[in-house]
Amino acid sequence: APEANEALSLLQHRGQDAAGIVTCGPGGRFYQCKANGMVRDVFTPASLSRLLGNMALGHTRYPTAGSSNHAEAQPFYVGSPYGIVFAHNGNLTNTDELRHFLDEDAHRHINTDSDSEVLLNILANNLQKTGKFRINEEDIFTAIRDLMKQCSGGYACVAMIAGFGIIAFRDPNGIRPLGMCSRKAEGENNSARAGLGRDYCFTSESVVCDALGFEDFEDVQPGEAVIITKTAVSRRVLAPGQTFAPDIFEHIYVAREDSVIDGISVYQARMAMGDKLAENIRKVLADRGEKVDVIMPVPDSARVAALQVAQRLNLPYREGFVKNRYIARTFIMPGQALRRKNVRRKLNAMAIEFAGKSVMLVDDSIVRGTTSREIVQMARDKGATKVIMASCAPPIRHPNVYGINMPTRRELVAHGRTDEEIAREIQADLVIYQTLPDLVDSVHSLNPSIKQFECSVFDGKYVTNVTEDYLAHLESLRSENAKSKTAATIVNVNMETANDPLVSRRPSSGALNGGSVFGMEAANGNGHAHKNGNAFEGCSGPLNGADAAGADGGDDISLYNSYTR
Ligand SMILES: O=P(O)(O)OC[C@H]1O[C@H](OP(=O)(O)OP(=O)(O)O)[C@H](O)[C@@H]1O
Ligand SMILES: NC(=O)CC[C@H](N)C(=O)O
Ligand SMILES: [Mg+2]
Repeated sequence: APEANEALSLLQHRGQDAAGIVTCGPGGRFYQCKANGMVRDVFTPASLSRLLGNMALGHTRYPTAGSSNHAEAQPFYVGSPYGIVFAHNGNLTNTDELRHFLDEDAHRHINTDSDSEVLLNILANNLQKTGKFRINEEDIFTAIRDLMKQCSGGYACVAMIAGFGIIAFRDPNGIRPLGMCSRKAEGENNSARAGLGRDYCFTSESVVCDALGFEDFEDVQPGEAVIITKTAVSRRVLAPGQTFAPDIFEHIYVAREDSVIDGISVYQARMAMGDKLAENIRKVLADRGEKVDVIMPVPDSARVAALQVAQRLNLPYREGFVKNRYIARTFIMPGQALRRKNVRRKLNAMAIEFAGKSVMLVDDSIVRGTTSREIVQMARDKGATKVIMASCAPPIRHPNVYGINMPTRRELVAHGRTDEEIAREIQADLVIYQTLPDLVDSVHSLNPSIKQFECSVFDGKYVTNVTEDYLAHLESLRSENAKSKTAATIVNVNMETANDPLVSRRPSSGALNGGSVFGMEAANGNGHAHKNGNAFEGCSGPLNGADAAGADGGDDISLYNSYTR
């Protein structure tokens, strides 16, 4: 659990709304701690000491379906069959259909609006169909192969089966990232054990591998499932021949720049985006006879590219906005009012860098325009004579349906607007965008074996079958969700009063939303000592029903899994 906690803190940027860890301890029993809030708020030394066992799963959530309700915090758990814990990064596009199937045919109760709970129940139902007292790897591969036929959308998932092991799989198009790594196990008398002698970790981003002393990082392939038990690592591509189309937005904004995703360094991708954008800026400025005095990044995510723009254009690079290091990402915060307020709390402009200057602000992307609108105004307030906005991403005109919360078209500042209209909307003198071919080239050139990227937010071409009807339905659902948030909170309070053992009782710390990491380590000695103490608010004890068939009492597999964006 302490390492899972550390891994989640490294993936905090992928989800700020809720965090959770479930461990698997002696007797195949699960221990859970999950709640709304940042990783540092949800877990304490006391709560971590109650999470027993050498196998763990973790998640940081940024909601893309349902609401910020704490009942939707991950990982999720089902008692039957075998006891399964599950975490998911991504978003399904046929949730309604699956929900009906689970209700009418599989007779499974889904208790939240989360698509991840639906996905877990599809997996559980497929495993149930084996009818076996004990399952094996073949059964799991069959269940996941079926799941890949049933489920559409983006999903990178990790699951833990009580007493059995850890499973990881990635959707057939590999839309969301997922990698695995391992290290030599350090457990006592390790060589005498029948285990693998290595610890295993699955994670959304390679930064976890680096920071936690793992090695041999490799991506889980699109449509591939990996199963790790005490004695074996089994891998199989279950949905071959589909288009591999990783989401390009990981490289633009979501991932940390020190991560490598699908063989592409996010840092290098952002540098390449800066180089390409600089060339476009040069042309536009020359055509218009405009002059810029200084290039400024919009912290944090645009820094790498902005520095490159400045170097290419031979212009001074200045950090005119100082970022409050205690305020996290604003884009993934829930609610427009909170996002707007936090841009001002997060970024402060220094007059010395703005007064009397024609300033070019470089951001990685302009989505709702919340950030741009505020900072353009801040720059003007500090005396800038001209404010030009440049974006490393092209105009975002279509919703993201695979796990990034770019919801309804009308919320997107570029939807239905020309560049001139966008500039007017954010009150900039001019907006200069990266072109889509340049963006794709920046990333593609770093791994030419990837022939396609998921770019639907720019061109409206979805790699899975997404219909206009679905998008319209999504928009109505998302606006209904926004309206019903207050009601959901009331339901929540009642659930807490009812003392539901599966739902954390810690009140929301009132902030942000989601992402994920997962991992596992094998055969590395004993679990952490169980410290007695007072019940910890926000962490439920052992989950009910964990001693199901399939649990063999083994405790020498340890896995942690944290998740994000
Ligand atoms: O147009 P908008 O809707 O404002 O969204 C785009 C902005 O949001 C993100 O920043 P964020 O503050 O989330 O994170 P960062 O500190 O990593 O840049 C992104 O980097 C842009 O600055
Ligand atoms: N950020 C994510 O990966 C979200 C996972 C899932 N769709 C949820 O809303 O909880
Ligand atoms: Mg930003």
